[in-house]
Amino acid sequence: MAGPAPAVAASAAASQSPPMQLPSPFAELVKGSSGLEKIVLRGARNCCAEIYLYGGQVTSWKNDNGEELLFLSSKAIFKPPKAIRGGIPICFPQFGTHGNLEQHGFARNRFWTIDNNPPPLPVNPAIKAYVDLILKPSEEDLKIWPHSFEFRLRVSLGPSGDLSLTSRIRNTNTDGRPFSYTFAYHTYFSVSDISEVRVEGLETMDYLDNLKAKERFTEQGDAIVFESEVDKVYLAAPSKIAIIDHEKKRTFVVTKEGLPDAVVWNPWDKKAKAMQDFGDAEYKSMLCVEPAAVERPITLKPGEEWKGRLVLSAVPSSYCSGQLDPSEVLQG
Ligand SMILES: O=P(O)(O)OC[C@H]1O[C@@H](O)[C@H](O)[C@@H](O)[C@@H]1O
Repeated sequence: MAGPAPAVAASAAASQSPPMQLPSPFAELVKGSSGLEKIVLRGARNCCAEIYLYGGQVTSWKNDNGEELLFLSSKAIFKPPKAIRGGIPICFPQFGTHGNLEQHGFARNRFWTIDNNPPPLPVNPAIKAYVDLILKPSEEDLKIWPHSFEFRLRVSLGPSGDLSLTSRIRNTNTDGRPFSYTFAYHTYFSVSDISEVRVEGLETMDYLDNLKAKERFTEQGDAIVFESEVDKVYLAAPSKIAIIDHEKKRTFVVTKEGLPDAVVWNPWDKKAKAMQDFGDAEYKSMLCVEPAAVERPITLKPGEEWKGRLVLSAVPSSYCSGQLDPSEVLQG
């Protein structure tokens, strides 16, 4: 385990606002790209993760060997109001174009703050590196989405390097009104070569195809492979999904709770070229698999709280075609 980092970061102390305390000695607040503040979590061995206060967005997750496991575009723009291209943007209170708000909602381009006194969460005592963030709507936000909420996000690194994100969203409306939202952890995985990647766990699932006016289809055949642009919302997807990177001999296991759906997205070459903050060839080295609640919005009455959790682990896979036992990866 890395040595304790200072609880109060110099960058915060230097500013006019009160210094932000970090309760975990394995978390440190530092300046990141374009001077935006980020929290660095240091786990066992060389595992670490980085989270920007801008967007409450994880932008890096590294394993024991210091290898980056998430994709972050070399052209990512760290300048509000642009959302950071890569890592794990949080889509709230709207996923995609499923509503009248801007694409993927506004949580990904707001400044979150450190939450020093979150309501208790059942915790694994072995988890030492974590941070709690909070987002509340500003006056401006209330004009575009007239609901009062508290969105608490805990990001933690487990003893074996697993990355977990727990979101708690509470309706704090005082006028008695419920609200509804859609949500996604828009997770960008780093892969060696998209044409060598398979996704297991989504076979035979129904999906909405964003490339075909959100029409509903049923996935056929074997594991999912990639040969062209993909933008699908798998409905009622299983709680574990495996992303098998043949070339890297690495399998990501995505575990989700409270999030029925899973979006799979790769822009492929034409869309890649059209995105200002994405390299032309970067579609080859990324894949988004996004635990989500899209088809059925979540509704909260005042005082009610929803919880949605994502746990990512990266395990070595000695995969070669046909020899992987999906039950081992998905249930193990
Ligand atoms: O460019 P953005 O707003 O970050 O969105 C990227 C993609 O995000 C995916 O989740 C959507 O399904 C796609 O339709 C969208 O293109």
